[in-house]
Amino acid sequence: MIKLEQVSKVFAMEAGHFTALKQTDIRIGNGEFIAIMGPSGSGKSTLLQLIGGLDLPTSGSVIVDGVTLNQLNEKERTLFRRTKVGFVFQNYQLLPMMTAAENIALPLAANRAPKSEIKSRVQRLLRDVNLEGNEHRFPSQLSGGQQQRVAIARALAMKPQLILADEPTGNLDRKNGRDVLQLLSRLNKEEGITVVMVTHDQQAAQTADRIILLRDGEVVQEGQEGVERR
Ligand SMILES: Nc1ncnc2c1ncn2[C@@H]1O[C@H](COP(=O)(O)OP(=O)(O)OP(=O)(O)O)[C@@H](O)[C@H]1O
Repeated sequence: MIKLEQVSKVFAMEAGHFTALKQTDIRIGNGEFIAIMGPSGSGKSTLLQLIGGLDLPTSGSVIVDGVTLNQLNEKERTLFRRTKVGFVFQNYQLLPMMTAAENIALPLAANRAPKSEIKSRVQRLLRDVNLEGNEHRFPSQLSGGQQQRVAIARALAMKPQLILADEPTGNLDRKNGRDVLQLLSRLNKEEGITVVMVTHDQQAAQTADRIILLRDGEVVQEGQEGVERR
C-alpha cells in the first residue's frame, strides 16, 4: 500500500518558491495499476519521484508498505529504491556502452549477486520481455520499443513489487507503445506488481484500473471515470 498524507513539495527558486504538490492525499493499493494524468507542470513526475524515494516531500508523509520514506536516512532510502522499486523512464536511461544483458544485470551486480545467478536471472528476464537473442546488442542496435523492454527487464531485476513508470510510451510509436503497455499490464495481472504510470496519453491510461488526475499540484479527480478495464 502506498499512502501519501498531506504531502506538499515546494521548490525554492531564485524568483521565489514554487509549490509543485499541495497537501496531497493519495492511497494506492497493492496490485493496482494506476495512471497519473494531468497537464504539463501539474506535478505528475514530482509525485512519482516522491513515491519512489528519489526526492523528499517538503511536508507530509510518503508511506510505502508501512515504511515512511521521509524518516529513512540517505543510505536506507537508496536501499529502498534499489530493492523495492523498479523505475522506467520515457528515454529508457540505458547505458549506451553496455549490452542489453549488461544493462539488465546492473542492479544485480550493484547488489553483489553471484555471477552464475546474474546470468540465469538475466536470461529469464530477457525471455520475460520477449527479447531472447538480443542480449549482446547495444541500445543503439535496438528499436525504441526493444530498448524500453530492456529498461523494464532491468527494472524487474530485483523482483520489485512496485513499478514506477514516467511516460513509458512517450517516445514510442503506436505498436511499440502497445507492446510496452501490454507488458506492464501482464506484470500487473500475472505477477501482482503494483504499477504507477505517468502518461499524457488517454489511450495508454485506459490500460490502468484507475486514473488519478492532477492539476496545479492537486488531485482533481480520482476514480474509474472513463476507465475501461481490458
Ligand atoms: N527541481 C525543481 N526545481 C524547481 N521547480 C521544479 C523542479 N522540479 C519540478 N519543478 C516544477 O514543478 C512543477 C511540476 O513539475 P513536474 O515535473 O512534476 O510536472 P509534470 O506534471 O510531470 O509535467 P510534464 O508533463 O511536463 O512532465 C513544474 O512547474 C516544474 O517546473
